Amino acid sequence: MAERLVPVISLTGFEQRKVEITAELIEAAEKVGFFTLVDHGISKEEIEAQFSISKAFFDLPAEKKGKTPHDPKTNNGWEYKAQLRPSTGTYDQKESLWLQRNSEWPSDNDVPGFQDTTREFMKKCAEISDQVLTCFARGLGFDENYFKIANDPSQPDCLTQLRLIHYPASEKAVGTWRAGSHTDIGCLTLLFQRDGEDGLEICPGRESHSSFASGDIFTPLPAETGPIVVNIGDMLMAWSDDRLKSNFHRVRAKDDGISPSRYSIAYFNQGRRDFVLQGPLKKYSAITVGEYFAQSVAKNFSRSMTAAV
Ligand SMILES: O=C(O)CCC(=O)C(=O)O
Ligand SMILES: [Fe+2]
Repeated sequence: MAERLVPVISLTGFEQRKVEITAELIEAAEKVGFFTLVDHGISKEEIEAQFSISKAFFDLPAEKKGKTPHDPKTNNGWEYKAQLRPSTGTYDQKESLWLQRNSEWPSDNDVPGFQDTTREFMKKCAEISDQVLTCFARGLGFDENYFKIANDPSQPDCLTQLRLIHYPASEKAVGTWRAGSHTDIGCLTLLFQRDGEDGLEICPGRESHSSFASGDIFTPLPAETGPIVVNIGDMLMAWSDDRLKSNFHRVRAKDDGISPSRYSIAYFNQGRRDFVLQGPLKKYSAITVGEYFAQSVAKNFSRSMTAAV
């Protein structure tokens, strides 16, 4: 079961417990690639408030959501069932809003409190990410601030994004995917879910940051408000010489009966465009974050639609 597979790691007393937390995080990242953070400093009420803001946005009519349309060049803005997954050859059954610190945001007139609440939420996500990234840097033998600097969201070339996601309720979802199987391209993803809105499934076991073969055993990870599900992305897998695992995951609705709507929120640490990444063992050539991204996107979308992921 996923609860046994995915370690639960507490960040309580972080400064005093850094050595112990580093050991737990590295073990989880090497063995599973997914872990759940508790005592992380964002209260359940703050998480619920951010979900309320997200729901208020998705409840708006399309004309209002479309005031910040998705721009394929920047990958920011609102998209509706527009994400084609190479692994399934179909469009994910969801809508989402991608935000970057300096991208166009929905107006507070349309969603009261959107900007302040969401900016504060992103700030807290960055603080938690910094703690985890500090531990990974230590564990891999880099200076402890290395990944923190490489992912600093206050820098203008930082590609980090927050994504608010809504999977509409569905019935007998046979043959469709809420989110088709994929790995995340960036460094580190923090995922927030809500009680009772299950559907996330994970598939540990990948050997290299560029392999598509993933095995086919997916384990459901029940949704809970509070704990943060964290996974490693391909870029950090490459950056750690494949030590920290970026693994496949997907979101499914039920084949039979009704699946209630699901809301999730993902904070993607995606590095600074001009930062050069290379692992301590130099297993792969040095490459900038921007180039890594461009290559990953091109590789994913050049795959055959029938690829067996
Ligand atoms: O909604 C979820 O739980 C997963 C979302 C996800 O994996 C992604 O957007 O990369
Ligand atoms: Fe993902």
